[in-house]
Amino acid sequence: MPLGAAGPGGRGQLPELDRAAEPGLAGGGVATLVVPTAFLGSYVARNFEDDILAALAQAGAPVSRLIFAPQARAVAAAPVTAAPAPALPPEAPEGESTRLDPRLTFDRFVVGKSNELAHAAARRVAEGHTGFNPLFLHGGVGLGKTHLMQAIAQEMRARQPQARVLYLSAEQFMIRFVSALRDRRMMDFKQAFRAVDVLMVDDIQFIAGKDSTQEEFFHTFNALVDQGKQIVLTADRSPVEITSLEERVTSRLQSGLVVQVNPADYELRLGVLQSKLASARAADPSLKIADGVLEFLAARITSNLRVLEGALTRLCAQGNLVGREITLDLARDCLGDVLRHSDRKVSIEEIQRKVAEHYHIRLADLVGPKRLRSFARPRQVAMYLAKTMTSRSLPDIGRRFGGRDHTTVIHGVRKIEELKVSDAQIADDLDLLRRALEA
Ligand SMILES: Nc1ncnc2c1ncn2[C@@H]1O[C@H](COP(=O)(O)OP(=O)(O)OP(=O)(O)O)[C@@H](O)[C@H]1O
Repeated sequence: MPLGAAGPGGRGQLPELDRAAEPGLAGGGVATLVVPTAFLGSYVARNFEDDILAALAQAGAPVSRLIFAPQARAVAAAPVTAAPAPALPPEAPEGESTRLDPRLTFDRFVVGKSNELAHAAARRVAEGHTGFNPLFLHGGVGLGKTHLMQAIAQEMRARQPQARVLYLSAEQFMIRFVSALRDRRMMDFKQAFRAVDVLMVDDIQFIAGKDSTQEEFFHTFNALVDQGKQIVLTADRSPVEITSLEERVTSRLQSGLVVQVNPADYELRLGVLQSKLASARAADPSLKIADGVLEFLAARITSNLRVLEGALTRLCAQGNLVGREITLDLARDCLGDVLRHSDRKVSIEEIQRKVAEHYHIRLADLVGPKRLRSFARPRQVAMYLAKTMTSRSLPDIGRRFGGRDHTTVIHGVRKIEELKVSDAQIADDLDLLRRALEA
């Protein structure tokens, strides 16, 4: 059913509806959808009711209300007079391709050290290079694996419009498989999956411990690879780290190219923000953001590009609402919760230790009273990092630097802000220190 809606991951995916939930028109504008479990029913109702109603309306079925009935109950409760459920045609797997997010393309993917290998491999596969089969991308949450996978799919579809490129999550694979089993349509299922030219399965770790799904995936995988069809997989861990996978499955997953997407460094985070801001500005040219805000976000939100992107979206919405420039203060107010959450990473003590090490001075001199330039400048650098990488207040920072007053901290921070544009050495030092602290 080609419905477009945000799925559980917010990426335009739908749960399987083909056989798992067939609409039966019961008259009076009410349709009963038979679902395998009450849980699935309420999930579909919560997330996709509007889309289903819209699709039914489009198909000429005047339905104003949906009832989600778990299978056993639906059979028992079905009114004798109810019209029989019209059999939906089994969904061709290619139907899933309509669910690609048009924003997740190579054009919009910012390349940095942490993802350049994964990006290069993805490009090669998208260009038709057959040496990496399967291509297995793995890495932490929100680092761009799905983006890369969907970019491959979109590029392949643009290059070879006739190719059947199927993108789905491992969960969707399982739901389809279970539905096919239940409805005794395994032949359809097998045929449909074996007819694709490219199979892309996101979050494959999901099938770990699900023995029958794993078994079926293994057969699908082998059949496709034997026919020379491309497979692309993503997971939050490498194949060997996914426990509860059968040995033969693990080994097949590793038989192509396994590439890690690493946590984004500061430059990449900043690059992603700049790219997202450019898109936001294209939609709203009046958007004004003060210097230093993107740098602040990139320095402070380090774990996950999705969270970083969400923070910028929130800020832009806020800026738009209040109709004024987005300043650092506004960012701090508006993103307090996100910033506090990502704060745990770097402490002032760590900053002091790293800065002392970097400038080869003793920690006692860094925080002590001596005003010698060789101590004062590193001290200001450390204060600047404390200000931009933690959410500590100025008085708090002052206290941790030998009980100094907050005005001394302000002076130090301003000094470094000036120097980082005029003094390349300071800019390099800051860069190195930031990386070391985030590592
Ligand atoms: N290099 C990048 N350039 C531009 N945007 C990126 C990049 N990496 C990630 N993003 C954006 O960050 C968000 C999260 O990325 P994505 O969903 O691909 O992460 P993921 O690694 O698949 O995460 P998960 O493990 O949770 O599925 C998306 O909006 C994506 O567009």
